[in-house]
Amino acid sequence: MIEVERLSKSYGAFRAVSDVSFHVERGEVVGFLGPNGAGKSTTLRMLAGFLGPSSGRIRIGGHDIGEEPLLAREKLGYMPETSPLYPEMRVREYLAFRAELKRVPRGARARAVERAAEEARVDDMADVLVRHLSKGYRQRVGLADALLGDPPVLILDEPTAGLDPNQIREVRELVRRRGKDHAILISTHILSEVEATCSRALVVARGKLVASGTIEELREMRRASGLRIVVRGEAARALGIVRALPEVAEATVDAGRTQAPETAELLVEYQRAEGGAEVAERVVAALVGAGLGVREVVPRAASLEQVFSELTRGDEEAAEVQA
Ligand SMILES: Nc1ncnc2c1ncn2[C@@H]1O[C@H](COP(=O)(O)OP(=O)(O)OP(=O)(O)O)[C@@H](O)[C@H]1O
Repeated sequence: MIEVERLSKSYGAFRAVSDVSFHVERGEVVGFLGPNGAGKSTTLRMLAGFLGPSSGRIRIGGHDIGEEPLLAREKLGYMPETSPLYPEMRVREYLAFRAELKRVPRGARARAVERAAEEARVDDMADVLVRHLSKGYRQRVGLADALLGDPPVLILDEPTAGLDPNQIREVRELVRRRGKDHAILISTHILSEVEATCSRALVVARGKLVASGTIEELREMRRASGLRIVVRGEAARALGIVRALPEVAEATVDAGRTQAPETAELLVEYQRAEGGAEVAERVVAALVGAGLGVREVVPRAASLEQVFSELTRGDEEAAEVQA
């Protein structure tokens, strides 16, 4: 339902999102997880059609957001980090206005508003002016807005930020319920948020997708380590030599990177996280021993480790807030 291919966005010379690709299918709740400034909001705004990509493709429910923006946007409900609400409108009025903008048929509008307000638990405030709402209620009016007309794709930017523990629980329940027959992408910088609602996560850091998988897979990945190595010589031969080492679990060629002619970049994963430095030495020795040149050797797990330590800090903050 959500298809993203090689998506990039630059603000001037700064690359906020770099070559990001992923899919989200119906029946999945996927966490878009990364520390502050990783490029999450920028990506979600592009998915929602509010920001043009510098390059890459986005399809929502089969429609390209650049070529068929109306059809694509009809398929999705988007909750931005801060919803642009009209302070002088009552909640019901505001949602009815939004339903009209979203082309929910006139006859179905009142029912759609009622349903979304109930699901987002703002129905008890339906006749209150938006400017009188607490932060948590405003946040959930934004959520009700995203649910209007029951689009099959939901894109939610930090949907539980600013909510109290009860509200967080309710929103998580809603996401789990809707996730059964919708495609949902949720951005968050808190690991426990993903654990609570998501079937898998995409981990972003400094604009790049650095890992993806279930939480268990990501934890496993964090423990494993490896290296990135630039080799001068035939890639297939280098791969064969590296894969033959018993300490190596997997080796692949990173074709996405442009290298000087006759060189290849290999991504090597170790069997075990311990003793990484010794394994690196053995990898280099095996390649050099076979007459291949080694241009560059960089340990790999560090970046994911760093991302997780930042995400775990987010967990501690959340625990403090909820305590
Ligand atoms: N309009 C803009 N002009 C220039 N730089 C921007 C703009 N919007 C965002 N950025 C930069 O792009 C990077 C990614 O920002 P983004 O808001 O997408 O991150 P994020 O992962 O959503 O972070 P947060 O969790 O803090 O919202 C940041 O370094 C930010 O400063």
